[in-house]
Amino acid sequence: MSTAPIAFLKGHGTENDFVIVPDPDNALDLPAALVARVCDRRAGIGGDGVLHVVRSAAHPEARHLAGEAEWFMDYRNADGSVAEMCGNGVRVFARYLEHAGHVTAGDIAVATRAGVKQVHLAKNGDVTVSMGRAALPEAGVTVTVDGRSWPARNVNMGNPHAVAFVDDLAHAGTLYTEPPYAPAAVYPDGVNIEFVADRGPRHVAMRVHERGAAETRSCGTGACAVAVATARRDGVDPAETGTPVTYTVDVLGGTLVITELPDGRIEMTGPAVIVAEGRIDPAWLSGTAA
Ligand SMILES: N[C@@H](CCC[C@H](N)C(=O)O)C(=O)O
Repeated sequence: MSTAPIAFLKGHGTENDFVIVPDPDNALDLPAALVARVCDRRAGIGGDGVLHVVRSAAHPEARHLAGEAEWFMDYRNADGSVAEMCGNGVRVFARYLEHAGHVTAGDIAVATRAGVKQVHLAKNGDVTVSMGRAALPEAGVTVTVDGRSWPARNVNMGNPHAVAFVDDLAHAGTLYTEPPYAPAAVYPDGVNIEFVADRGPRHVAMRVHERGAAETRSCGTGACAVAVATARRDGVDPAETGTPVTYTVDVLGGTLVITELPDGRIEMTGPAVIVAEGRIDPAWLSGTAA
């Protein structure tokens, strides 16, 4: 483990918060245990995950994308596990690139494990990301909390989601631990679980238990999965009508606006903020701090 100080920033998108670690040349060793310590809200900096900022050309998982996107979002969950994609993360990642002077406001391509995402930094502070298309595998699961069970729609946004419609978001319980679901084999790599309640026409609210992070105050890929699952539940499919459909998704930390286009591509818009920057104490990093 490195004992040199590590520069970091803190940012969030609708209160899905991240520790941003700039490392253009991919020189840092970031084992899962260190990521988990950094994300610890009491003994570390605290965050739902780490945005490791690396030039695509310098990362073995992104080298092949370097011609399309200069920067790679190496996303880690709070428990140190690797995730394919983070919708709020990629918006905060783009905000960081602007903050650091690597890009100017406008359109930016960001490489992720789920492919290259196009991000637009608007002058009003909103950040829109083109998330690609949702996959809707047939196989779903049943999710159970405190004796209540719901069928959950399987939606893949580059990462896996199970979307359950509930009458009351309180029925999701504390979400301190992952709600049991069955059959487990539907999600061999784990899953993010969203609970959704109606708020009005094309307007829902959700809570989420994130794989690798427990309950978070927002999940961008989750909000997209929820918008698509809700549209299909409502009998709406832009591919059939030729008309884009927009859902407003309230999360605990704010609101995200999700539009599905007739070609299936999904766009998500919301805020993305840089909050602070600093350096991680080398003594803490080396484990010698009291
Ligand atoms: N909060 C993110 C999703 C982060 C990854 C997720 N926990 C997973 O393991 O798939 C988002 O905004 O999409």
